[in-house]
Amino acid sequence: MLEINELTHRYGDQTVLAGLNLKVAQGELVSLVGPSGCGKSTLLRCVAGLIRPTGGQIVLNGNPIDGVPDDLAVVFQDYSRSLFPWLSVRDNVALPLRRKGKGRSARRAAAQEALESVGLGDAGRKFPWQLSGGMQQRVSIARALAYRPSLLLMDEPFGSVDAQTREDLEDLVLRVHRDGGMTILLVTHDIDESVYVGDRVVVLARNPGRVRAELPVGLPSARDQIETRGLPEFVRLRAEVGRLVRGSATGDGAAAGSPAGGTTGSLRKDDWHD
Ligand SMILES: Nc1ncnc2c1ncn2[C@@H]1O[C@H](COP(=O)(O)OP(=O)(O)OP(=O)(O)O)[C@@H](O)[C@H]1O
Repeated sequence: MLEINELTHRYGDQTVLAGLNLKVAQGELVSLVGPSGCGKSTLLRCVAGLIRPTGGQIVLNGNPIDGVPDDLAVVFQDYSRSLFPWLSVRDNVALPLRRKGKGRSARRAAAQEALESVGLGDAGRKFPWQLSGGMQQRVSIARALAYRPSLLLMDEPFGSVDAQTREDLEDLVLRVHRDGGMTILLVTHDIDESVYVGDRVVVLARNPGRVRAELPVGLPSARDQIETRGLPEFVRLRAEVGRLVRGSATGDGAAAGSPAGGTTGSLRKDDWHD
C-alpha cells in the first residue's frame, strides 16, 4: 500500500535521506526508530506530502505522492499546536471530514463515535485547553480515526505525556489498529515502545539516512503491558533494536502541523464550527 523508492532529501547542502527504500503492507503497523537526526520526521513529512523530497518516489495505493494525499492522517507529538483552541473538541474532530464531503449530521456522528472509541464520549462540548495533555492527544487520535484514512502517520505521538498515559495510548493505538485494520507508520524514540506496538520495527541509520534493518516482531497480537514485556522474544528484540540504533548513531555498519487529513483549505472563521 505504501512504497518508498530511493528517497533522497537534502536541506541545503545537508543530505538527510539518501536512497531510502521501504514497503509497508496493507494493515501493517510499522515502528520507525533510529538515532536522533537520522531523518525519521523528514521521512514522515515526505510521506505526508508536507515537504517535497529532492529525489526518489513515494507511492500510496498506486498513486505517486505529490502534495498532501486525501487518504492520510497525521498525529504529531505536539497536540497543543495541532488542535484548534477556539473550536470545541467535537468540532476539532469533525473538521477534516469536510474534505470527504460529509454532511453536518454525518460529521457530528462520526466525531462522536471516534471520541467514544478513545474514551472521550462526554468531552465533545469542551475546548482542548480544558483537557489534560493525554486527553488532548486522545482528541488528536480521535480526529485521525474519524477521518478513516488508509494510512495513519504518527510522529512521536506519546512523547509529551506521562508514563502511565503513554502506556494507555499505546494500548489504544493497538486496539484501533486491530479493530480497524488501519495501516500505521509510527515514529518513536522509545525502543521498548517500537517493539511493543509494532508488527515490524524498521531501524534507520544516520549518514547516510536509509534503512539499516527491518525486524519482524514475532509476538502474539494480543499484547499486555506487563506480560508482553516479560516475554523472551520481547527482551531479545529490544536488545537487538537497541544495538542497531546505537550502531546507526556511530555510523557502525552502515523522519505544527496540519490537522488530520491534511490542510484545512480556505475556511472562513464562521465556517469552522459544526
Ligand atoms: N526544515 C529544516 N531545515 C533544515 N534542516 C532541517 C530541517 N528539518 C530537519 N532538519 C535537519 O535534518 C536532520 C534530520 O532531522 P529530522 O527531524 O528528520 O530527524 P529525526 O530523526 O526525526 O530527529 P529526532 O529523532 O531528533 O526527532 C537534522 O540534522 C535536522 O537538523
